[in-house]
Amino acid sequence: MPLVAPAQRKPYTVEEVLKHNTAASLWVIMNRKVYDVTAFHKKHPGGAGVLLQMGGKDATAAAAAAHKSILPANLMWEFCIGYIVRVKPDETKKKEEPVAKPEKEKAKKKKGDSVHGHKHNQAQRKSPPSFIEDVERMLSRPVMATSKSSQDLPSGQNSKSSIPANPEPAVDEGEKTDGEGKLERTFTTIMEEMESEVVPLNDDDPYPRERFSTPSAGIGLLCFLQGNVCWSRGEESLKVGQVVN
Ligand code: HEM
Repeated sequence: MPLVAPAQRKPYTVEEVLKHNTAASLWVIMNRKVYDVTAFHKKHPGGAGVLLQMGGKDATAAAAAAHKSILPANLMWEFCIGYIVRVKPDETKKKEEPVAKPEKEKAKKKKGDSVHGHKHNQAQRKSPPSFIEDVERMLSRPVMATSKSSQDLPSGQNSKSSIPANPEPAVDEGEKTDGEGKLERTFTTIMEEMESEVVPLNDDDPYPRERFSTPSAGIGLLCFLQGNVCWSRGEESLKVGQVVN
């Protein structure tokens, strides 16, 4: 059983996490998610010490370098209690976003306001797959109604050009659906949307934005590999930067 159900995961700032750096309350950050390893650290196969050492800090690179099997990654979600935000959304913002805007768009659609005259399937909007909700929480903005994905573009066209730097919860331009009427959203399309969201955790973030700049390689996965930041696409892995301390 997970300690905290995905829907109950909370936003934390780096400063808040930093306070949990003892055996009595031990949290670590990995890939912008917050893990409570208080109960686990004494049972950690890699030793309690490594987790205590990383207490309250970003252990993304250390964990990626240490873990050679997929077992840790499969266990980690059990300890995930939240995700990193730079600034905690205040109460007013919480009420208005991210629900308010898409609701307005939905209302428009009901009146037949769609830009391309596509009829939108309301049922899809009401029950997005839970992993999309996870991504939305992580990004603190809706991703359900962003601009077209590369799958909608003619081949050869760079998908990045269709993604604004700070995409607004946009007017839906008629997503593709599969035969069963479900949204065709794949890991790839979500990675595309997240690509523009790779930002430093805070002002003295050790991994400045330019080090993450995506080569024209297109879709891939940003990962840490032996001290290097790599842009991985299937078999290929391109070094795009270095982890600095
Ligand atoms: C919730 C967080 C974590 C979980 C669930 C976890 C889980 C595990 C597991 C299951 C192993 C055994 C791996 C295997 O048998 O293949 C392991 C090994 C290890 N872990 Fe973690 N780990 C976590 C966080 C970390 C972090 C943050 C670090 C680094 C600071 C770390 C460093 C290590 C090391 C050094 C080993 C030993 C690797 C070896 O002997 O080859 N772990 N961890």
